[in-house]
Amino acid sequence: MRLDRGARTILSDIDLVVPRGSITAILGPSGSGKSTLLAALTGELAPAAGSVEVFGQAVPRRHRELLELRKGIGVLLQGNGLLTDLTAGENVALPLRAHTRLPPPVIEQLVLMKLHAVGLRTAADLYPRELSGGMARRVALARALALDPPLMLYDEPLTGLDPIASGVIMSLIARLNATLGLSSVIVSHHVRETLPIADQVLVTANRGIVFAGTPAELEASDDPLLRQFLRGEPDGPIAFDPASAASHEATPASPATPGASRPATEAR
Ligand SMILES: Nc1ncnc2c1ncn2[C@@H]1O[C@H](COP(=O)(O)OP(=O)(O)OP(=O)(O)O)[C@@H](O)[C@H]1O
Repeated sequence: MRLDRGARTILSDIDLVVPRGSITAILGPSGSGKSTLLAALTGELAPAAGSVEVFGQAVPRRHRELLELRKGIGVLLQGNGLLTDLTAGENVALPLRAHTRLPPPVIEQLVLMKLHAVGLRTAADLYPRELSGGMARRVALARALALDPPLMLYDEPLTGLDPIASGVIMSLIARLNATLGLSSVIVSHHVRETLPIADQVLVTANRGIVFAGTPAELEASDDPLLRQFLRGEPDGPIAFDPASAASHEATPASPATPGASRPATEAR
């Protein structure tokens, strides 16, 4: 699969599978195309070549079908995207009000259940300004879970959080994945926090997927590019300015190892 933004190729020759029930971490330096890859999974960006399948079905191009597919995908974006003039509970209720015809008392119960799932049952009546950064992220997570999506996409879920709040979010992501039987994709440059909960890791750099494997395989790799990334060193095979990487040849992707027969998503 190839993903372009305008005339620029962001990722080429990529081939990946997200096994059902697993947590896939997409790591890589800034500007290497991690968010672009997520945009391909939600159908926001059509591949310039190749195809993307979600739940075994090609991502549709028609607006109505795309909206239907997206109900099955929970997305936690970089910003929390909470509406500031609504309470936490009202924010979580938004997708339920927009996409279901459930009666208000049922919606109220569901909202409390979702807030309970992220450990914030008592915060329903608080406004976003009354929440800490970590709490606000958990409310956004509860909202992303509102429609019980089988696939969760997290774009930089730790941005702006302190180490304790980061630990809470990461263990919550892992726990929700296991208890609700979800498949999760986490885009992050927080390597140390993300690796412990990931089943599979993909590393994007130099316009391609330069690693696909388990966290242990990544840690054990002696590839200079991966070592540079893991240690956060400025000099090495990863171009500091991603724009200058455009002149480099893309590194061929290694295929991901599918851990389950029915993948949640596939991009070829
Ligand atoms: N909507 C867009 N239109 C044009 N170019 C874009 C768009 N979104 C991203 N890009 C470009 O695509 C490249 C990859 O960006 P992307 O956001 O996917 O990287 P990333 O790995 O997620 O980076 P970061 O970690 O900084 O979020 C960047 O050079 C960016 O400028």
